[in-house]
Amino acid sequence: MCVWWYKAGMDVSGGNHRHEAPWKRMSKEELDNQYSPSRWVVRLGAEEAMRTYSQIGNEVTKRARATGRSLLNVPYGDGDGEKLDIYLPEAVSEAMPFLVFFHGGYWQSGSKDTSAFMVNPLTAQGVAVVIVAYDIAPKGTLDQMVDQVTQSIMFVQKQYPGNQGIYLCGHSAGAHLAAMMLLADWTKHGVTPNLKGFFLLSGVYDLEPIMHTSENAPLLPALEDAQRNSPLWQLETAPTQPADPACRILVTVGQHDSPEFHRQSREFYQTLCQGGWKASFEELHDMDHFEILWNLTQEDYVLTQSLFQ
Ligand SMILES: N[C@@H](CC(=O)c1ccccc1NC=O)C(=O)O
Repeated sequence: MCVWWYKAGMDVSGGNHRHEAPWKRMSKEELDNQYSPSRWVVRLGAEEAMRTYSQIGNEVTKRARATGRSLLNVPYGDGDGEKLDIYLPEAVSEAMPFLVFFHGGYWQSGSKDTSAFMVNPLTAQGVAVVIVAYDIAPKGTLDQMVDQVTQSIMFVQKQYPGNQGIYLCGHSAGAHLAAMMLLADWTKHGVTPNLKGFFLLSGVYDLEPIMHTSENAPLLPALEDAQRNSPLWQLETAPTQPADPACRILVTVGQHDSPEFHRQSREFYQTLCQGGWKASFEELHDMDHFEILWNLTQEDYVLTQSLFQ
């Protein structure tokens, strides 16, 4: 199975503009605004957008569980919250590709039980989809969440050693957690997952500005915590190499996402290219932060079609 990357990487000659750090000139109110994705939704009010997000998440998860074969609440670790759901395609084989999804919610909300967005369209294409639960704050710290995500991927590799590739997908805060896996030292864990691709949807890759927003500050008590958990900062300071040179990374952002979300995605994409990763960047036309996921519930959406071909 090959993955079709429908757009070649954009020009990276502009380099990285991180030193300008536009967020440093923003007031607290402006930062709060930039990092509140629901305020940038164009077709719904902020509250209605969040209600719709829960409602669609609930419906699609119920539908996914009622439609095909699934293994629910499979433990990938000893902790209560360390569970994942596996949704299988009709033709189960040793060599299925796996898409492992990490939900968003600013590391403080969201659940695997309302996040089976892309399950039905992908299982219909022969892809097994895994939706991972992790301990959101205040129960979990960012370091713990990153560790849990690492464990969940190792679990999939150990359970399905003949897999045809593990593709990580994350939305928003979940894209951050997926991107942190670019920094993982798998040799330390004794299992190297067969990572073939990353689909990063409207993510946050530099956590430093988040420290200065009211909603998210408690997550990051110190600059050190923000930097340790910032894939953008880490890759700029100590570039890593892909274990598999064929591993591809798709960085996407919605056209209606805030300027800070656009900046984060673009800078992350540029840093990946400079580090030798095979990355692509896509601004999704007329999409807001949440519609990206809603569209992935549709088989005929161009992004759904293009992930696995
Ligand atoms: N309070 C946030 C909620 C939010 O950011 C969010 C909600 C659901 C899924 C992803 C989200 N953002 C990043 O993880 C907002 O204003 O949009």
